Amino acid sequence: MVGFETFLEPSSTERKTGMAYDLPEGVDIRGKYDAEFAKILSRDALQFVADLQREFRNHIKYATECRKEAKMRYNNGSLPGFDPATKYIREREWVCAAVPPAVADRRVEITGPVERKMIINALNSGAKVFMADFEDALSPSWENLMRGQVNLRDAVNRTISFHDTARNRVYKLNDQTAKLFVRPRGWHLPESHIFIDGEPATGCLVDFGLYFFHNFKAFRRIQGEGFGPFFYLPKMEHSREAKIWNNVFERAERLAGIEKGSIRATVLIETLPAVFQMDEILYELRDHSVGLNCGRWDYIFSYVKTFQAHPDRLLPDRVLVGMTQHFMRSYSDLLIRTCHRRGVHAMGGMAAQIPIRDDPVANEAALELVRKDKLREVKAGHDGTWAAHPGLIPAIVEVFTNSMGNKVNQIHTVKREDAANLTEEDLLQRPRGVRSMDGLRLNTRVGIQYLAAWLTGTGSVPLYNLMEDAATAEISRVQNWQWLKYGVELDGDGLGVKVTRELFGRVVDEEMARIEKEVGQEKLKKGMYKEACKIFTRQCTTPILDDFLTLDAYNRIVIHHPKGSSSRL
Ligand SMILES: CC(=O)SCCNC(=O)CCNC(=O)[C@H](O)C(C)(C)COP(=O)(O)OP(=O)(O)OC[C@H]1O[C@@H](n2cnc3c(N)ncnc32)[C@H](O)[C@@H]1OP(=O)(O)O
Ligand SMILES: O=CC(=O)O
Ligand SMILES: [Mg+2]
Repeated sequence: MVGFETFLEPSSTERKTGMAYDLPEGVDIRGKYDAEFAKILSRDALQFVADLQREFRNHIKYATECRKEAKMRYNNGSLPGFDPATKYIREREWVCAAVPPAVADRRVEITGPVERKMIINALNSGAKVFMADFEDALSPSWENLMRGQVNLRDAVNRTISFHDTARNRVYKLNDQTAKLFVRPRGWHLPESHIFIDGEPATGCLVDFGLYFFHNFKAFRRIQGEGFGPFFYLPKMEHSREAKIWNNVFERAERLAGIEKGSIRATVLIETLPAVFQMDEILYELRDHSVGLNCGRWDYIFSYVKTFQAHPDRLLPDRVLVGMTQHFMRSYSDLLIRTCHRRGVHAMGGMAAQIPIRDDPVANEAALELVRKDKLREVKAGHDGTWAAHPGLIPAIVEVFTNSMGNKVNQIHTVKREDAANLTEEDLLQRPRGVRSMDGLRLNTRVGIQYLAAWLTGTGSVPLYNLMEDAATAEISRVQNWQWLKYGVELDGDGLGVKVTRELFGRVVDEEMARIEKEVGQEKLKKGMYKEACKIFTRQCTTPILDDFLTLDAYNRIVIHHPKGSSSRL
């Protein structure tokens, strides 16, 4: 077990040890050796991660089993809903710990992968917060994850810089920078380059553990005004998962010798079951919470996944499932009411539009859509929101500032008591709209191109002037699967065509031809488009829906280092 002293003093075992990682008992690293990575993967840091893994692995396994049981219930016809057993938590009056001053104002948060140049750009962007992402926006290759940890360490210490040799441009931090939040992976993803007691480590414990171990001290001094580090927690389905995170935080705080409640986290409500657990999630994390966020894209994906055996709840075209659909508006309203009642931030989500550089008219139209989305959020009572791109920040700041005036948030001024009347039916209402051949084609084209990028190390990409990441690609995948499974009629084109395997096969061929035309033969050949097409097609046509697109695809990016060269010294 690591103790407080090992956090403060670099131990003798952290010295450079040649071409192999210095491993504690029971830990094996199968990822490539790199001298920079070795500073992150120090013996004491790995011991800290291994201790977390050993303490929490059974809790994680149990939570995973519970997810499977819930899935079975939904597949047998049940609907998700509020849990009568925890009614007392929803009804009683209680509040979370007070918001740390460093993050009272979160009106605009930029997000992006933990890539070196983007981290600097995001921290300098003028946003109040930067959420550095090991999740939806990152392809979790060994290289990306470990470089990401190196980059974050340098960002927290303010030594980060980047030289773009092609443009001869040097990137450095401004004096004023955004506050850093880090989003580890979801509970479902293993880290198959690190084995602990013969099993792959849990991805999020690796992300959290390494980042916390190396940065908690500098972060609290430089960024957090005595608090921190700060986190975003993704893809939870139940408060028992939030309880595990709370216990992880308490353990980390104890070992670091910092006060309980130092670490703070915002939970993304981005699965359908979790919308019925918002009070319970906040309650479990009440000493460590800084609110909830509407992770709208994964939420839509989760709607399809939860209702995979409910043909009466099929989705219309992906582009029609926006925040103004009744079930999405109800979710955002209830999230605001819940957060403000418990004294924490209610964060909005991500508009998918990004700046369109070469077309001013289209650019203005995209910006206007973003402004409209943000105006709806701030008027509804959200305290802040996400921006996908630095170019959107001035417009978003303006919308929030015009509406909030000189308040830093709306926690105590917009209570949304009206949302207390929202029912399970409101939260589950099927989205309205048509289904079209264009929708099927776009899902296919986007899904394949996204996956091709992901397989080659890029987790967020611009496609057809929109931001695409793992969450948006999931919608494309499961929507195709759902339409195929139930042989839906495409009623949006007036053609009345049914979606069959034959039709889908033709669509895949034609969309691959279109992709080739758009990206060029050379790029298609060099890239992973064919592999992506194979994976995507299999996942759309499989009789039993895969839980996550990235679980299957992950196996293709795991590269084990030749045996012996990174083993124990
Ligand atoms: C569903 C969810 O989970 S949402 C959260 C997860 N998703 C994300 O975080 C997506 C974040 N956004 C992005 O990754 C990018 O904006 C993309 C991929 C959508 C578009 O990227 P690009 O096409 O490279 O954008 P573009 O070429 O316009 O970039 C212009 C500049 O802005 C920078 N930039 C763009 N987006 C970001 C960002 N999110 N953070 C920091 N810098 C950024 C680029 O690095 C580039 O910098 P440079 O001029 O110094 O070279
Ligand atoms: O993580 C955010 C989402 O929308 O999904
Ligand atoms: Mg998400």
